[in-house]
Amino acid sequence: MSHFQYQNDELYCEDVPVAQLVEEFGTPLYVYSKKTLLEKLNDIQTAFAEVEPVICYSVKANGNLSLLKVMNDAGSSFDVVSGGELYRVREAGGDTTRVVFAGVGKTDAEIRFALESNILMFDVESEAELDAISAIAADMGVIGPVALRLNPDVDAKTHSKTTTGKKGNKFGMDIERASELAKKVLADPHLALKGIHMHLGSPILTTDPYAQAVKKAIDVVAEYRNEGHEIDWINLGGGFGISYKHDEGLPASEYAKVIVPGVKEAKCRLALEPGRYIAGNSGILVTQVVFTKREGGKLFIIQDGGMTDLVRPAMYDSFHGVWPVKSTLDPQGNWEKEHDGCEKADVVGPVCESCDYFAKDRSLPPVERGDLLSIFSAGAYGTVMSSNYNSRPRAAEVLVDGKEYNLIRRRETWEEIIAHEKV
Ligand SMILES: Cc1ncc(COP(=O)(O)O)c(C=O)c1O
Ligand SMILES: N[C@@H](CCCC[NH3+])C(=O)O
Repeated sequence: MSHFQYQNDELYCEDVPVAQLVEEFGTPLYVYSKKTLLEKLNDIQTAFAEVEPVICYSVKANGNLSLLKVMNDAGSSFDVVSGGELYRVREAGGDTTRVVFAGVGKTDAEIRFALESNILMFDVESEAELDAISAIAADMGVIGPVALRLNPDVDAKTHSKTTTGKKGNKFGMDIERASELAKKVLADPHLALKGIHMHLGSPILTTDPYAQAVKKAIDVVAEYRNEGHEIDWINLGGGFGISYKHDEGLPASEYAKVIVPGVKEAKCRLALEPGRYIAGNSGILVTQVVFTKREGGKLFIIQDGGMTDLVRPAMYDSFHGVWPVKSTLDPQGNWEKEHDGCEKADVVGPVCESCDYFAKDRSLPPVERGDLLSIFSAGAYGTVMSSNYNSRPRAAEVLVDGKEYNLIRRRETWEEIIAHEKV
């Protein structure tokens, strides 16, 4: 059950009316449900329980310190892609010894920081990176724990801008090259090969890509073990899809069905890096209608949220449900459906770009200046990808827990936007 529900003609997050949060904190406002975050994490933990997985919540999806603390307290580990994200995990009180670190361009400073933080392993994406980790580990007198990130050449049928596991993507390395590097690791006293890593893309709405990847992983693990490696980790990355339109997202148990048997066959430990699955439907973006206008035969709903707050529609043509916070009509999570009394409109923002929109030709009830809108499924890749373009302050964020709520990031100010600049 969603924890964003209409009751008495208005939207609630758990037990708190969203409009009440806006009265206190203004718009644009990100609102997160703690219950949803915990339930989604628990879904994955339960679905994969048989192989006792290490769930590394992907910080890039939403790295707010309070969310990281919620995840850490619930037993989650973390997947990071920069020194900054590792720093966040540490500042949130997270256990850095359970961190996996991916990314094609780790700098020496980031590698050193990760080794000092005693992370679980690096997901190594090139030979040059392997050499850098070895040299820095040698200098520090430690052993660098590494997993080789493979490009399994599996088509996960994601948006072209979010595919990662197909030949020709910048991520990871071909399986053949990784085999050569595995030999190199074996001969290097400053490195220890812990496992293999793959991340196929995001979001993935079928299980088949995982089934294909696991099959390849089993063979690679067998090959490395034959050569004398004591590897015991298969990390299958993130990518589990969610429902943006209605109920297209699969439950974690479906992914588990194709992954768990392979992990057991390989006699490995499983790491996963879910981001969107946990955070995506745990958050909404609340905005306020500034004006409406009719031009060129179209109705435009202009509201105060923009691509600077949520760039996904501009960047990937992503679909997000949009609905008034106060409404006698409850679409029950079916954001595409056309209802009586609705009219097609474009929901756009104030940013000076034509791609600054949240919905196009969307059937919506009548709204007017001052009304609040909820942009659904905005908890992942929302605030983390926000910017100050057009000198727009970043939105505030609130975390709801039952009847309680806390401001977990205050709204930026104009002064803060220019604070690092000099005349
Ligand atoms: C290496 C890696 N792990 C995990 C993730 C998280 O993906 P998702 O949020 O789709 O679970 C990503 C992003 O796509 C990634 O690049
Ligand atoms: N940021 C993307 C997905 C890419 C995730 C990182 N590899 C999104 O909003 O859907």
